[in-house]
Amino acid sequence: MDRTASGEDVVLALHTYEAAAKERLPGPVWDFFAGGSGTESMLTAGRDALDRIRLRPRCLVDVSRCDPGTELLGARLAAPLGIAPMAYHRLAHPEGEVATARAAGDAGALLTVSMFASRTLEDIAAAATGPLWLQLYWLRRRDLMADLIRRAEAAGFRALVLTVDAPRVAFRPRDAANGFAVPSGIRAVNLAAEVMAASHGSRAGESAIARHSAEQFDSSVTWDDLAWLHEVSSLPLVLKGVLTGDDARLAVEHGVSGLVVSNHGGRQLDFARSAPDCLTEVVDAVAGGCRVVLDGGIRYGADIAKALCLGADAVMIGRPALWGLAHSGTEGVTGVLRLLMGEFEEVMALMGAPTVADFGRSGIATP
Ligand SMILES: Cc1cc2nc3c(=O)[nH]c(=O)nc-3n(C[C@H](O)[C@H](O)[C@H](O)COP(=O)(O)O)c2cc1C
Ligand SMILES: CC(C)CC(=O)C(=O)O
Repeated sequence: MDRTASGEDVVLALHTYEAAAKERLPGPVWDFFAGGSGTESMLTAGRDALDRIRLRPRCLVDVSRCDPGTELLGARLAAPLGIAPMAYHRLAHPEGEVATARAAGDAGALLTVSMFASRTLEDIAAAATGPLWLQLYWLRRRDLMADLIRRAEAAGFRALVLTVDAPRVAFRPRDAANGFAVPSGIRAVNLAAEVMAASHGSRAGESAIARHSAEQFDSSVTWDDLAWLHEVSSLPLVLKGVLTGDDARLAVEHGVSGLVVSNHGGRQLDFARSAPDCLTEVVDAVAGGCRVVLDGGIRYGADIAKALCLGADAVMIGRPALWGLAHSGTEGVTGVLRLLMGEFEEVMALMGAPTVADFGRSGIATP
């Protein structure tokens, strides 16, 4: 939090965190965070879809007390807000995911930890006071996935999030142009070094991230393989990156507890339908059979309200958490989360919706 000359706190707008992160981070790291796949058409698609949605407030409702609190897969949250899985938080701040976990706990938000976290699951869990989920890519080395899942269970993680929109990492022009590789001092410490080796070592014109995924991700997995995950762990399973009603129905049939409707922050399929545009179809298809979360372009408290009106149970932010981290570690991430929660609480009052259950389809208009 910045302070004025008189010592008062100044609430920083999200773009202030973004500008500070851009200034502080090395160019190729900024590009890795900010960039998208292909033509980068999906970087703005989700944001544009959210901007098109307009709110329809009700009036003369008692909003003297608004409660943004909610429950998600057994966890109490201060608001329907979480942090999406993102690899290598130490690229943004030396404390990495430990700083993020502290902030999520302080703010009462969910944190989804990437399989490629740069701090150990145990250190992250020790710093966390709120719920943690573990994100997985499906590796060829299933033994390593099983080992990671066992460690997550022992550390108290509450759900597994399998990312299903990335059988391989898509072509990302900025990373290719920069020959982006993860710097050798920053590692996906929860996985064996030999399995992560391809992520390091820059080569002109090639992204090491893409090279690594082509080498290590198992792109042959299908719905039938989810049985293996259910065998290995009894934690609730969430699929991240589902964009159609057909896949949403299949997910429920396969015992999935939650879905993240997501375009992977514009980093995977170019020219896809935007996640907010897919939300209603997915919510209708699951018909209450599992929980639904939206991510991609969430930048204002009003976006949380719009997602709830479309039927989501919660939203997750990606890049804004990294901006907060780059700005000032734990304090910055807490600032980002509290900014969004404060805006959301105000939207609740102005919408005449004092609880999260008061948001429904009649609360929005889409052209
Ligand atoms: C730098 C970066 C790293 C990411 N790493 C992962 C990851 O490891 N696993 C994953 O499922 N998604 C990953 N994502 C995608 C996010 O989970 C999320 O879907 C996206 O960032 C949300 O959009 P937003 O950044 O516009 O809020 C990453 C995104 C960024 C920007
Ligand atoms: C290490 C990468 C696979 C993470 C990432 O950049 C992403 O998922 O977008």
